[in-house]
Amino acid sequence: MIFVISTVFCSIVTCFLIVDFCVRKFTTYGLAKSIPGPYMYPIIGATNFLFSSSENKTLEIAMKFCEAFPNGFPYWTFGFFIYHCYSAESLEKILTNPKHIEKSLSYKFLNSFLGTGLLTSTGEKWFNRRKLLTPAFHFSVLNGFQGTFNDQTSILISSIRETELNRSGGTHLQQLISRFTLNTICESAMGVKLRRIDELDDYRNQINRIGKLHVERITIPWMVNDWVYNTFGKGKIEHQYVKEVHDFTGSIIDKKRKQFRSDNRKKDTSPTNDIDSDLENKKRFAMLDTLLHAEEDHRIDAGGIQEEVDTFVFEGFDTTMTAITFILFMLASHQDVQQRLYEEIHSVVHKDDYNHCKYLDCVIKETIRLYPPVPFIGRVLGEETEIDNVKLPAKTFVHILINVLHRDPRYFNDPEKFDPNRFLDSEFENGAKHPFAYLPFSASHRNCIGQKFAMMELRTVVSEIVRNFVLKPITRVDEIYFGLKIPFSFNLLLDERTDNIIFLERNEMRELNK
Ligand code: HEM
Repeated sequence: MIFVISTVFCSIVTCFLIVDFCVRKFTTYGLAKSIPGPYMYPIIGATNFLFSSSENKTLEIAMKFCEAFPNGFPYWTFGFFIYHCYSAESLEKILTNPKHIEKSLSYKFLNSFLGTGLLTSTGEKWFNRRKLLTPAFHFSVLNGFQGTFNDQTSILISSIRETELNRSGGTHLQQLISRFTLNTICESAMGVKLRRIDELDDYRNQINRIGKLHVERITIPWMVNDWVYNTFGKGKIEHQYVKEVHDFTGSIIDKKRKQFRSDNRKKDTSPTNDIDSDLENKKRFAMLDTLLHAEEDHRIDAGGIQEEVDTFVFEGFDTTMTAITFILFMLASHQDVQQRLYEEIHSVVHKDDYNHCKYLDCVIKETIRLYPPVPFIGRVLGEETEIDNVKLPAKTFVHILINVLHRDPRYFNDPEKFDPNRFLDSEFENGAKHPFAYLPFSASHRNCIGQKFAMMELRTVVSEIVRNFVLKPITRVDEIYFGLKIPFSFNLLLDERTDNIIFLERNEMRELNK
């Protein structure tokens, strides 16, 4: 009996040692172990995240590692090696190198929804799409969107007036703001005219459901595999949601294509049948118009158009929603900043002039420093690269923690303080002590193509809300809850402004000037 037990025991130990040897020799486990970071066991790796009791604990643990390892730390589990980095020097190295433009594994989960559009593609496909889509964000096209921002903001202001003013216990506004941002991006991207704030609620709910499934999937390592996800996970449910979302955008694209072709047939006699002449003829040129022009020249096909429209909506909806809600929360929590902003807006005579308000820009930039709507991005290293004195081989996944970078005392004085003035006083335009220490829209080759669009939208809606309402705090800053699966939530109180400034429309101004 003793012989049998000791043989079984010895076999188990031998098996374990062989597996351990193989893991160390043939996987990145050895590399992960050699870099300062969390303790990693063979096979399962760093258990801290895997067995953390709740999802907010997971974030807490990550933050503790960031404090303990000031430049970056490795994470290894079941053969996956990810290096987390947040020093401006390393990020400059990664982001400016055209060899590191491929996105990391976590973006793969988006493929069922976005295909390989601008956000998720790489190599030549990405390069060609970026070239094709850049004109859709030309300043003359962006100026055309100002009308959409104004119209959708007016609808939002009316809705706030109808349901949100002086609510006992306050309001969190998130639902209204997300309706506003979705309508705005859909009108701009697809050219659909939306007159009611709740018009796209079904579409919005499906996108939110897909987003929740992605977050869930990211936190479970064995769900990375598509077969496992589709067989044992929620893959089938996700496919159903994605199908409904694609049917919706697909039907709009088809309608617009028919309209575009019939308009083109009518114009065929004209020699200037191109984007520039279309821009002159149309007051509002949707991003989809750029894509339909490219389809005519065979530079993109129907599948590609669908990918890019879905990408714009996905990137342009949640990011701006997060930014707006946090800006309003910061203004409610900092009455002095709100008052100074109101005074600046007072000095403006027309809504389009919001784009020249310096302090407004500082408030927006400071909010997305503290609460970046895209808190992390990921890359695959295209070649061996030395980062934080560690040689990382090609194909290493790198996660760039923008939220940690933005609160680093090496780059920002008093980083936890909400201080819009830092952008007025700083040596660099980005308010930091290093050009790569402030990256809300990322930087270099794969920076955000919609950055200017987003800033114009944010300026318009924030100014209009501050012009119409007084924002008062209810939730305290230290009470905001961050979770991976549960969205942030906070309340503020909205009061009608009694000293509201009335803007004149351009034609009214012309009448007065006569
Ligand atoms: C406050 C709002 C926004 C923030 C903070 C933001 C942030 C970012 C960041 C950090 C990236 C880099 C992602 C990565 O490297 O994986 C990015 C990429 C991108 N963004 Fe934005 N974004 C915003 C709004 C928008 C809007 C409104 C649009 C569309 C109209 C848009 C379209 C895109 C696209 C298509 C990419 C991929 C670009 C490429 O890889 O070439 N974004 N954005």
